[in-house]
Amino acid sequence: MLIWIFVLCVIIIPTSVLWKKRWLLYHAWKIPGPLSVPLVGSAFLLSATKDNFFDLVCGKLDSWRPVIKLWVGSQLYIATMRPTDVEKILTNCLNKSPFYENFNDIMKDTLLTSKVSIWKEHRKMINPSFNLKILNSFHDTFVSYSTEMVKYLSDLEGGEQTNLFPVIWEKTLDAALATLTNVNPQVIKERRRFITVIVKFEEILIQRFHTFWLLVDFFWKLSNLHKEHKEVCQTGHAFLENILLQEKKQYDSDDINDIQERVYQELVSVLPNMENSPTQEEINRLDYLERVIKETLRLVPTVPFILQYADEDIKCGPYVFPAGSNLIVPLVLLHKNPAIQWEYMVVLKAKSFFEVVYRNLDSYRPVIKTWIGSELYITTIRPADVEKILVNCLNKSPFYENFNDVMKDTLLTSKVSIWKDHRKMINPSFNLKILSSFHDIFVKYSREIVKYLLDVGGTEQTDFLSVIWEQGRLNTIIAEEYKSYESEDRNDDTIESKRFLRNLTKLNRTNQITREEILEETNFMLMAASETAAITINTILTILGIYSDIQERVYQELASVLPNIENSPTQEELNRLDYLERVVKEILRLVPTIPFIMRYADEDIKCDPYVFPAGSNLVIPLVLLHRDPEVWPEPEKFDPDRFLPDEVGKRHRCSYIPFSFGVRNCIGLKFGMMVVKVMVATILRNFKVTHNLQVSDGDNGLMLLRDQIVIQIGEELDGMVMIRSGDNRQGVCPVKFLQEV
Ligand code: HEM
Repeated sequence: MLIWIFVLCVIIIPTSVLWKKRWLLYHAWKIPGPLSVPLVGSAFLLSATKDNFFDLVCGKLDSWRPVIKLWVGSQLYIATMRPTDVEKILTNCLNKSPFYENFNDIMKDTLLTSKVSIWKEHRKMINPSFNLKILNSFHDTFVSYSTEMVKYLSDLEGGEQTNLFPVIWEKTLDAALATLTNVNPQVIKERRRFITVIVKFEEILIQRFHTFWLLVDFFWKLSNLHKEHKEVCQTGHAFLENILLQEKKQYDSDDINDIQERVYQELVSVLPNMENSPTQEEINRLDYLERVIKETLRLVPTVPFILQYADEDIKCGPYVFPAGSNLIVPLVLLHKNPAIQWEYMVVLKAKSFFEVVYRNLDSYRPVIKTWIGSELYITTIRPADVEKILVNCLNKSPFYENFNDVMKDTLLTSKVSIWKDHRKMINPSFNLKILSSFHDIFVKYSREIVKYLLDVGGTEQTDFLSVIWEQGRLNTIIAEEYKSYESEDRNDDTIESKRFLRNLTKLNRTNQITREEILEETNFMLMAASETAAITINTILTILGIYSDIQERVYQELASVLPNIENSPTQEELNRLDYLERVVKEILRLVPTIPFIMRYADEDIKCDPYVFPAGSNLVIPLVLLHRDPEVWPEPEKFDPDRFLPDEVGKRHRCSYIPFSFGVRNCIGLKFGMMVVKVMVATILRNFKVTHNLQVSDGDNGLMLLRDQIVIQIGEELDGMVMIRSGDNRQGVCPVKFLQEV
């Protein structure tokens, strides 16, 4: 018996595992890499302290350039630093490495972490919130937070030394909240707490990565660190819940208040002189008002039902609506989402009879039959059925005979034979020329309504509907309707409606994305938008503190493009800051804010002379890719002119990818560059940055990398910012550049 157990453990199980992995093993065999032992692979080589983990990993990968394999347990990791491989990987492998599952507790199924099927849908939904028009509208917000930053720094003059990084992060978080959501950042009291949650989350993950046994799920879940991790995630989610709540409140109140104001603004701009009567051409320019009217008619169709009669069988999908049936098209249901239906009913105080009818029809959507005595009524709200009915059944339902006493054989009620004749006779009275001639009459009666209302001002309450009815019989009234926007799906193209969170909230109302998914996406988006930008800005200021000559050139450019220090930079001025742009790019080359990207090979990827086999994790170490000596002569040298247009043209497009590459690249690329440029330009226009770090400090001056997920400049940096004001004031504000909060 014991012998069999021995055989099972030592021969059969390992052999079957090896057999399953034979494809990986076969191709991995040909790829160079360090010593690997059964069960743990090369993981023992990565055991390090918290402070040198990152250096150690980079050092290992660097020493096996350009391609290296590493077994960590049974997982195969292949890292490549060849731009052609990088292009193949980022183009063909859209799935993320299982490594990203480590983020699941705090951001499951987000753009960053999700499987390709979910990612595709979410990216399609989120992309419109990052189009150029929307991004351009963020400029002023970025400028205003940069100005706040300048004020904050100025106030430090002569005071205590303050660490700059958390302050920058707070400002980038505020900018992200103000642009990606419609929530006023000032309303969110625990913003600072969210930042500490992110930092704690990252610290815990790093601690897990370099504590070997915690990589095994079983031990991890038993550990105190896991308990702490769960608490941190809960705090993060509570913050997000609050944002979603605020966004919802804002959404609801925007719906009610803003529309009338927008109508008014349009009226004021198209009809600036209140005394003049509008011309027809002016009325035609009232696009927004036109949309409001259409939307009102969608929500409150003045005629709520159309009833036709089937003279012959009508085939509609799986059903036949038989000859002899009455076909009902309930516009009120056709136009609306079931969730808002009853809200609307309450607002319009519908008679209880109608309410019952609507409720019944609605509960059987989209098609329902009802027998009333011997009459068959079929109701449908499927647009395709509606088209068939309205095209083919021109006769009205016998129901219209109820109107015979007051309007027999009218256009509304008559049989098709009579209707055809009448319609032919009446049509000419509604041609465009005739209608145009009505304009002045409509204006006259509208003015009478205004006059009437002015006259009743301050006197008794008056029934508004009867005034309108009397003057012009225009029975579209919107007064109360917008209260029902609460759960409504508007097709609105304002910036507010396209903002990331508003857009997702709208999609949630039509069940295209769940609330949980929105929460996770928002969580990651705010993290990505604020932390990466804050780190990039802090890194730029730190590096420019080392290279004071380059900082001076940046300043000269700023002083020439933005000569008046008091003025906020316009977008056009920022676009002219070419040298600053090159400096930012060179810093993102040397210290990419995200140091690694990992993908999963769903299929074999041929990268001569190797095959990266299906099932392997493909690692792109940006920090090393960007320092490949064959592409970047003197790679550690800080030289912004590497990004002169001629130089860029000489390199492979995947030799520099701080924002990743291909369809699954960084969605916030332009947003990130904008916010970073605005903040750095505003700070450096006002201050000179200096500190105690020299190029000779640390490994290679700039290779000061700590074991953080998001790369950091190491060393505790004491420094100062010196005020550059128009009158040459030389105030000194002591700061630190420590990337800790
Ligand atoms: C400013 C510096 C920034 C840098 C250097 C940066 C870099 C990156 C990189 C390298 C990735 C790919 C990560 C991976 O595949 O593992 C990424 C993804 C992403 N970034 Fe950024 N990012 C920055 C700013 C932003 C901003 C401001 C936002 C949002 C406003 C943002 C949102 C995202 C999102 C949502 C993804 C996932 C995209 C997807 O998979 O579809 N990033 N970023």
